[in-house]
Amino acid sequence: QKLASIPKETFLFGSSPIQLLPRLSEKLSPDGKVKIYAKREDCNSGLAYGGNKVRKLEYLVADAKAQGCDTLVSVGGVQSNHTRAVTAVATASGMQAVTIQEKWVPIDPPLYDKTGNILLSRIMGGDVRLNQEGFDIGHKEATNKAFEDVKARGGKPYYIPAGASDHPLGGLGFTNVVLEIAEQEKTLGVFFDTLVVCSVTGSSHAGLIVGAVAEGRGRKVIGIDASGKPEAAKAQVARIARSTATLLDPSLEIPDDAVVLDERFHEGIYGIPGPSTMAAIALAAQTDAMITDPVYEGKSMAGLIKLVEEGSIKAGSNVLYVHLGGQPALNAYSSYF
Ligand SMILES: Cc1ncc(COP(=O)(O)O)c(CNC2(C(=O)O)CC2)c1O
Repeated sequence: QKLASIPKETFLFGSSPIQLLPRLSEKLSPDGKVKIYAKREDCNSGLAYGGNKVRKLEYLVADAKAQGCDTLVSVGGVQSNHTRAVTAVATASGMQAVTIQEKWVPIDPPLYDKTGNILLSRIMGGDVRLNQEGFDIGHKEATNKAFEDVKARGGKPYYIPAGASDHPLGGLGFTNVVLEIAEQEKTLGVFFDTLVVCSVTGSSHAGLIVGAVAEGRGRKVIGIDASGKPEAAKAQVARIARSTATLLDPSLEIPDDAVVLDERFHEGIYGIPGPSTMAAIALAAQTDAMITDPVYEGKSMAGLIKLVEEGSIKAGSNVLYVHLGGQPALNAYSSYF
């Protein structure tokens, strides 16, 4: 189908693993009525700890190469996984990377701008530029100057928005993930009726929605907001889902009720963990040794836990927790533990 015809790079090991989480399942559903599995996008690539952005960037780097670009320009917070992934895929592709790292999180824990993701970008030789601009999931000004700088030095820049989300190709990676899950289900002999995923700039969530609607098997996708700005995030998810659907199949309609964003777990602000996030990180780590982070996956894990405990995810469900990565930032948040 159309998706297979769109050029993409190969940055992944292959399909990312799906694993049962037996001890977390036991803890949350002692009667065994709900089975919890994880789709390990955090283990999807050898490029600098992989993650959801590497999955998306397979399409954007192919586009950059097709345009003859030699430098990827993007933006994120100081501990952005996205800018680390942009630096990784650029480096692995023999390209340059310029990343704008902004003050998206109003905190200054010890070594916050020296460890974790930003350290990895520096080790890979990225051109890392810090500024004091605040958080927003939209397009940011400072990338324009970086773009012009690259041109001034004779480079050919390719602009990638925050999270590689608000971009024509941003939703393709996670649309493809649903096809990959469907293949893996055949081997596993299970159907995941519910996918739970963290949502911030929205194209991971949006791609899963497009894949689920297109396959028409009633698979439910629940986004857990970690942006702290759920209204803007939900609108961006819907917009990306609809533009991705149109790109793949103009007749594919994304109904409003396919865009589900649970706003209860962002703990009031992007990038700062609260009690439910810290408890969720501990539970996943102390059951199946699955490590989640305080900015993203800790919040979607808190969502998964609550949805099962309150019965929103019903008995008989096979739930797939889509783990998008994020662990490198843990070292910048060590003071929270
Ligand atoms: C580990 C991890 N998990 C979930 C998400 C949310 O994904 P979306 O941006 O596609 O909604 C990110 C994003 N991170 C951003 C970043 O700059 O790292 C784009 C915000 C993530 O890194």
